[in-house]
Amino acid sequence: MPTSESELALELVDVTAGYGRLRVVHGVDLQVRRGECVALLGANGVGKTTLLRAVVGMATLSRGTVRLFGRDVSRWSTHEIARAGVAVVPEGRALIPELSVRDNLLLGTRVWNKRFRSQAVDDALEQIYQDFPILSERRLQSAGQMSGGQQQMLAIGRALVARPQVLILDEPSLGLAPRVVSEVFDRLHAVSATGVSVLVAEQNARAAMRVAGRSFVLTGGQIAPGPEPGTDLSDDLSTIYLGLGRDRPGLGRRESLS
Ligand SMILES: Nc1ncnc2c1ncn2[C@@H]1O[C@H](COP(=O)(O)OP(=O)(O)OP(=O)(O)O)[C@@H](O)[C@H]1O
Repeated sequence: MPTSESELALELVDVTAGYGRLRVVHGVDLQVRRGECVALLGANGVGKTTLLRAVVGMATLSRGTVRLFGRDVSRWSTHEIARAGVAVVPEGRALIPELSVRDNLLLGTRVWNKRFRSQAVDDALEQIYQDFPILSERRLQSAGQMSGGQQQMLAIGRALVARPQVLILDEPSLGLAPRVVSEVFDRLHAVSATGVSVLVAEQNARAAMRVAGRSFVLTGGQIAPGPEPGTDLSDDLSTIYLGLGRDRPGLGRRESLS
């Protein structure tokens, strides 16, 4: 059934994007509905990050349109897009390790107008502490002292504190043990259940497809519909095509969030 415009949170139409004259992704069509979790799959270096950057005005958009709730935001600045309700959890998290958990969370509130500060900020922080008990427990601890999984939760919390309508994440599983990856994706599932639209770029297709309602695959800079939820991703073709076959536990295989 065709999706009506009012159901779409984010829509990319024929997007070609890259850096200066370099075009990395070509003619991409992609939609994320309200409250939907969509996975953007693809192997290392195919352009997932570039496509996400194009959405938030951080890559050169040489053709096509990006719409947010029906509005054309293709020429908007990154700051304007953030103010319009899009939050990003970048690859590598971009936390400030010397700052406390609370101060890292406060950075997420900076998209708000000054007049919304104080009480609204306190309420938003309280909400994050309720949703992420580990951040509440460690609110005064410096971010750099936490495990990788806890840091990923902090990066997600910092994005959510601004109460976005669209949450974009780049490789949230990177460097995490499989059990911690599951906890991170369970959290994303809970976020989308509150009505936030989630677009998550992942090489770990198996983890992403556990919670995504729909997926797209980038190969050679072009996009195609990804596997249906529930698809068996264990065969050789999907292993090669989606960059599977590596759980990439990276640092701290035994780490946990608590
Ligand atoms: N700032 C940049 N300037 C020029 N080229 C870039 C820049 N960032 C990335 N690229 C190039 O764009 C291509 C796609 O990179 P991109 O980071 O978007 O891929 P990816 O799918 O996100 O991969 P990864 O999973 O490794 O992050 C690569 O060839 C990369 O070298």
